[in-house]
Amino acid sequence: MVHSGETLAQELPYDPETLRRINEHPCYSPEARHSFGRCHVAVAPKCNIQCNYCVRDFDCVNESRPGVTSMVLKPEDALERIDEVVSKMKHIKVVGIAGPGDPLANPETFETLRLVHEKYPDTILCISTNGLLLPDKIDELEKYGVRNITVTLNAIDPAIGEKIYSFVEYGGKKYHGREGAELLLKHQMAGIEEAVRRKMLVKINTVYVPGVNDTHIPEIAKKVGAMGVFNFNIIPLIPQYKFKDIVPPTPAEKAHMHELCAPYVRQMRHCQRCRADAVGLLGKDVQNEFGCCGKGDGSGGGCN
Ligand SMILES: C[S@@+](CC[C@H](N)C(=O)[O-])C[C@H]1O[C@@H](n2cnc3c(N)ncnc32)[C@H](O)[C@@H]1O
Ligand code: SF4
Repeated sequence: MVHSGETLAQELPYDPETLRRINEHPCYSPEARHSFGRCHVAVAPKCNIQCNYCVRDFDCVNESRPGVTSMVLKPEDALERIDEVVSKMKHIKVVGIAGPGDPLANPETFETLRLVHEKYPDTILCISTNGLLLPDKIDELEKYGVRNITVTLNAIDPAIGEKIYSFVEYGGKKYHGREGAELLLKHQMAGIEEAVRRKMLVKINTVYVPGVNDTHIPEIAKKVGAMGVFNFNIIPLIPQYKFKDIVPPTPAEKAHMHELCAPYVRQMRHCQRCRADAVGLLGKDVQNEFGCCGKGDGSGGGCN
C-alpha cells in the first residue's frame, strides 16, 4: 500500500478515541498542526545512551532544536505550567515529554504523567524515547494513559547503529560498540512490537545522517511499516558533538528520502525539531511567554 502522507485521519480504520489521538495531535496529523497545539514539559534531564549527534543544553537563548530547554522542571512545577498553559490556550490538546534526556530514564516522567492524567484525563499524553526502556516501562505508560509513543530508531543493523551510539547503559552496566547497538536494537524492536500490539500509536523518528545511515533509511521504513507503526519522521541531522563535521541533508534530499520511504509507511513531513519545552502550535512556539521559570512570572530561577 502506498502512503502519501496526506491520508485523512478520518478515513483510517481506528476507533473514535484513537482517531481523536490522531486528529488532535499535531505530529500525527498534518491537518491538526494548524488547529491544535502541544505543551512539552522538560522534566527528564538524564539519558541512558549517548548518541553521537546529541548535545543537551539547559539555556535561556531563543534556540530551537531537540534537547534544548530553558530549565528542567520538577513534576509539580510541570503541572503548574500545564495549568497555566491550558487555561490560556484552549487549543492545547497534547502534553508531551521529550527530554531533554530520555523520558523513560527519569522517574520524574512517571510522576508527571500521573499528576497530569489525574487532573486532565482527556489530555493526549505522549512521550518520545530512544526505546531502551520501552519494554520495561510500557505497563507504567499504559497505566497513566500514554497511548502516543515516539521511538527514535536510527538503524536496524547494529553495524550501522554502532557508528551512531557511543554507549548504552542498562541494568547498571555500560555497553559500547556493537554490543551496545545490539542491545539497544533488541529493546527497541521488542518495545515497538508490544506498543503496536497494545494498539498504541507509534511514531518513528529517524535522524538522517549522511554517510552513516542514509542508504539504510528505506530499510528502516520498510521494517517499521510491516510492524504496524503509525508514521515515520525523517529528521535531518543538526551537526553537533561527534557528528559536528557531517554536512546535513538538504531539503531536497530529505524530500527525496520521504519519497523512497512512502511506499512502506505514512510519512510525517512537517516536523519542526521541537525544543524539550516547546509550547503552542507546531512552528509557532510561545514557551517564552510562560517565563523561564515555567511559572509565567518571568522571574527566571536558574538553568540547571
Ligand atoms: C532530544 S530527543 C528526546 C527523546 C529521546 N531522548 C530520543 O532521543 O528519542 C528528541 C529527538 O531529537 C532528535 N535529535 C537530538 N539531537 C539531534 C540532532 N543533533 N539532529 C537531529 N535530531 C536530533 C533525537 O534523535 C530524537 O528523535
Ligand atoms: S537518546 Fe535522546 S537525549 Fe539521549 S543522547 Fe540520544 S538524542 Fe540525546
